[in-house]
Amino acid sequence: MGALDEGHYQAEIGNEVNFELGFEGQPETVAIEDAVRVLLQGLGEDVNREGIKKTPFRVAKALRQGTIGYKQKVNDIIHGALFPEAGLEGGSGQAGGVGGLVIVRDLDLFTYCESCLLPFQVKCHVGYVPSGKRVIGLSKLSRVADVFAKRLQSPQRLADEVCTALQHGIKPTGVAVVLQCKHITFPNFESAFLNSTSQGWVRMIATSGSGVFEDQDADAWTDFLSLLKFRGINVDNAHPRPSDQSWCPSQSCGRPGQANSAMTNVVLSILKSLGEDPLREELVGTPSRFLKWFMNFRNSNLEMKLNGFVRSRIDTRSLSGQTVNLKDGICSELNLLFWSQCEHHLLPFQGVVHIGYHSLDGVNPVGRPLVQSVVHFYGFKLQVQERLTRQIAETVSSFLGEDIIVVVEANHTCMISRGIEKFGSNTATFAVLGRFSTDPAARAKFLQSLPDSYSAGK
Ligand SMILES: Nc1nc2c(ncn2[C@@H]2O[C@H](COP(=O)(O)OP(=O)(O)OP(=O)(O)O)[C@@H](O)[C@H]2O)c(=O)[nH]1
Ligand SMILES: [Zn+2]
Repeated sequence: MGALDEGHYQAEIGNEVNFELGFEGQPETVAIEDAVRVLLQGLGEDVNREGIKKTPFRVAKALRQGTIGYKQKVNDIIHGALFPEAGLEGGSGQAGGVGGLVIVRDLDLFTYCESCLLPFQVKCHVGYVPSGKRVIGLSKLSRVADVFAKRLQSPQRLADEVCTALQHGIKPTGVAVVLQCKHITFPNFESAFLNSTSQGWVRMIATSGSGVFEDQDADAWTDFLSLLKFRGINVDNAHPRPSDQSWCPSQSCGRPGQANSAMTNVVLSILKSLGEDPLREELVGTPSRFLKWFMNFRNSNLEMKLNGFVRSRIDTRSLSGQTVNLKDGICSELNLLFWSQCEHHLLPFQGVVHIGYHSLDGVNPVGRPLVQSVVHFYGFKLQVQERLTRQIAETVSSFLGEDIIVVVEANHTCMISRGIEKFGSNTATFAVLGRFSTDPAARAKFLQSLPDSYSAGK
């Protein structure tokens, strides 16, 4: 640190900021900002609250960046990036030799789900067999995939659009696309209480092929899938061609979210501002599905939400994780699941909470379900992770005693799907009260007991 003066950091940060200013003040951005204010008010939020004052602009910018593909043309990318490469047999045949398959693996993409407007994560693998001694710059395969990822999508539609665009642009012997997709699960507030074992992700593999890959049993597919498999990419479920029907968890999530019609209208207006046709068949139910998710994060008080919880019939066997007696008077509740919504970008962050407390008899005096309900209560709000951590610590201290340690581990979609795009990153926050703030050995004992990986994050 010492070698770099303050001016150095300011210069670096300044450059970053300038890069982002493009969308400000544009009519589409302003329209989305207005819409987001209506949505925030629908949650019972004060739109002038410090933490969310800038949220309308951040959300508008994120949505417009995330759907910039509507304004991009594949021809502009491919044009000028094709170059001749002779094959074997004295220059004839496919570039690279007989078969000539070229694959780019593990392209990380993020796309907005056309069914619910939450981003989903994609590992994209693209291959093609060149013909006419024509090959394409490798980076262009990724750029073309990104044009279609930066639109509202379903996995199959995305795979088909990338495949068709590359087939038309390169005119090769064939194109194959495999997408491994991962979508956050979609609990509503009540179902999360009732079943806390829901996994963090829904997964799906989508494939698309043209030319020699059109037939899914063709040898070309065998070669392609083998080249994925031997690098540890598991595509066993890639055949037969899957359907998108039940992929998005919003399709099967029960109860509507009690949004008002003004909220539905502004979500429709957002779709239009992004350049979509809200009457497109796949988008017709999207506003209500999005609001089903969104209304989980209504600002309500603890008693209201906890009453709902206490009245529900909870199957305690379904509560994941465990209560552990760590001895020396320390107990822990590990892997309490939570879902939350980042108040800066209105994007999900989810993960697990671990709580340590003092208990001479090694027993949780109120039971794990109540602790889980507190975690859900503070999760289902517009949040930042630090506040979530502190609020959980303060609240559980009223019934688990004054010695409390809380660790929250989460994946922030806003860090992954947009902006800095740190795929695979995750965040841990930490709060301590009472003895845990003064006793490093007690903290260490608890921290050493944490599971190696958290179930919701994998
Ligand atoms: N401390 C904290 N920051 C968060 C949390 N969730 C999101 N953020 C951050 O909130 C910040 C908002 O920064 P801004 O500069 O106003 O918005 P932005 O231009 O969209 O930021 P980038 O994400 O850097 O593109 C970002 O740095 C986010 O990573 C959280 O739970 N805790
Ligand atoms: Zn979805």
